[in-house]
Amino acid sequence: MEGENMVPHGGDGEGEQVSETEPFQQMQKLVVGYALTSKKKKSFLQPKLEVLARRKGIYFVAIDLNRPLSEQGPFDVVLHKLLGKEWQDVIEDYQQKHPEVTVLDPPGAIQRIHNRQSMLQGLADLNLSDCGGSSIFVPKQMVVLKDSASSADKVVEAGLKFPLVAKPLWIDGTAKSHQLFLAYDRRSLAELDPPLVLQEFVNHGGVMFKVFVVGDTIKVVRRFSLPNISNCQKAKVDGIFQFPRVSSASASADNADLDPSVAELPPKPFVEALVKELRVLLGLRLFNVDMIREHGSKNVFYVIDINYFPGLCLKPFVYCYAKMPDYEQVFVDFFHNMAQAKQNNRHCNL
Ligand SMILES: O=P(O)(O)O[C@@H]1[C@@H](OP(=O)(O)O)[C@H](OP(=O)(O)O)[C@H](O)[C@H](OP(=O)(O)O)[C@H]1OP(=O)(O)O
Ligand SMILES: Nc1ncnc2c1ncn2[C@@H]1O[C@H](COP(=O)(O)OP(=O)(O)O)[C@@H](O)[C@H]1O
Ligand SMILES: [Mg+2]
Ligand SMILES: [Mg+2]
Repeated sequence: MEGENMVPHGGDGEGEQVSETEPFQQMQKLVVGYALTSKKKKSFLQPKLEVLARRKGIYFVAIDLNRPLSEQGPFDVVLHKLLGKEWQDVIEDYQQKHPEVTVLDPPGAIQRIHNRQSMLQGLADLNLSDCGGSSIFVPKQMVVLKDSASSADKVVEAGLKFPLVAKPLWIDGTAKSHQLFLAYDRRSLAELDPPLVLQEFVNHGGVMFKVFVVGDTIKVVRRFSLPNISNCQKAKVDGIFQFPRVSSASASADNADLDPSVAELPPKPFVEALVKELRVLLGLRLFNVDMIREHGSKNVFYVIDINYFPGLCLKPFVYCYAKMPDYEQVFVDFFHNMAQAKQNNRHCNL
């Protein structure tokens, strides 16, 4: 019977080798309906993930967007990353009618981080007092809704210091919503295209940290980022400059030879305390946080970005370079724990 599919029900067994000795008892079935863009499906639903999942009785089933959601399934979990009000309404309505299904994550919570202003609200007030002296901030920022020319006065009034990072206010999955600019002076603000957020640039030694969160699991990786801007540059340079995507995944700085004071990861207890608070504040289970350490300090950190269900794998099909190390196993454990919790609940309710 070697190599035969031992999964009790569902699944086509394609390409998998499930051990004969794997106990049936472990095979509590969990059906994960997914609604993802084709890009996201390719990068997330890697063969390795599906095989590992099936061994634990976890099945991924595509949601048909042309059919009513309630007529599909039944699902234990709905995993989604799609944009637009229409989908938000569908999933909200579904969650109301099917409170027994775990929706990853609630659309209202996702919506909050699609706006770069509400994304960072409440972070500065988090209770992180017992974290060995590390503290968390968000860069000073303001929103510009229209006419960036008149916004120059407001920038001065708000006490924001140049250079400023200009970020599109709304994140809508397009490349444009990730197109950032650096504005060195008041005059250059008129060239920007609102709505946007203007945020103080924080020198951080050219290295940033991506904190990945999947349920209870946290993984932190380093990436290259923008270099420091010297006082001399601040005084001499003017105009606006388009940001290169220096911190994209191909810029992993995990194996680079870096100044240890810049490269040192944020302390583990601090990251754990931060994430614990963020899970509650954001109401999300799948997210990542972009964090930088203020240059010259040991323990002053800034959160600059939060992403819902971020990219986990680079260049699918060519090879999967995991942005979040071992994400396949992390997700399988996450879903497996969910399946067990559901089973325990059922037993308790008998
Ligand atoms: O497309 P990828 O793999 O580069 O992942 C994007 C992430 O890029 P990164 O991991 O930094 O290289 C990207 O992260 P950043 O915003 O660049 O920090 C987002 O998570 C993006 O999702 P969205 O457009 O904000 O909804 C992510 O897009 P999706 O994969 O979710 O479509
Ligand atoms: N306030 C800031 N100070 C210094 N660098 C920043 C700041 N904001 C963003 N960056 C740099 O720009 C990159 C992209 O900005 P981010 O806010 O993460 O937008 P995106 O959602 O497009 O990733 C960051 O990874 C970091 O390298
Ligand atoms: Mg980012
Ligand atoms: Mg982002």
